[in-house]
Amino acid sequence: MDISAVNALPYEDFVNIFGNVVEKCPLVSAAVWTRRPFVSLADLEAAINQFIDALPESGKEGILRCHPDLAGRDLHRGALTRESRQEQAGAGLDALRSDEASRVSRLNEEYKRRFGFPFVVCARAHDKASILRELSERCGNERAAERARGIQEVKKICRLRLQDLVRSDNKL
Ligand SMILES: NC(=O)N[C@H]1NC(=O)NC1=O
Repeated sequence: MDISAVNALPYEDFVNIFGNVVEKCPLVSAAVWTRRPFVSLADLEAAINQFIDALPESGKEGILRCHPDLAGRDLHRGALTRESRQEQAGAGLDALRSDEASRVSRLNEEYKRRFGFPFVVCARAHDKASILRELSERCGNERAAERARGIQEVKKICRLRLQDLVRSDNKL
C-alpha cells in the first residue's frame, strides 16, 4: 500500500485499516482523515501526533486508559487486540514465570493507583527484563512526567503499527 492508495481511501476504509494504530482509539484516525492528502507515511504519522498533542491532558490520559495492562487480565483472557497480543508476545510477556507474573501484576496495580492510568511502554522496543525495570523505575515519577512519557510510548507504538500496515500486503 503506498501513500496515494492511503489518500484514496473513503473514511470508512481508512478507519477500518488505521483505527487501531492508537490502541482502541479509532477516533484518532477518524479525525486525521480530513488532513489528506498525506505526502508520505511520515506525514500521516505527524498528523496523528499533532492530533494527540492538541488534546487536553484529560484526553491524553484517556488515550493511556484505552491501553491494556502489559501481561494483564486481557492477555490472560485472550481479549487483547491482535496488535497488542503480538507486541506483548514478542517481548515474552505471554510466558512469564509465576514470580515475574506476580511482580508485574503488583507493579501495574501500584502504577495505576498512583497515576490513575496504566503503565504504557512500546513493548517492541524492549524485552521482558527491560520492561520490568522500566515499570519499577517509572512508578517513582511524577504524574505529569508519566503522562508525557506514556504518550511518547503511544507514539512509538503507533509508528511501528503504521509501518506494519503500509509494508504489509494489504491489498485495497
Ligand atoms: N500497557 C501497554 O504498554 N500496552 C501496550 N504496549 C504495547 O507495546 N502494546 C500494548 O498494548
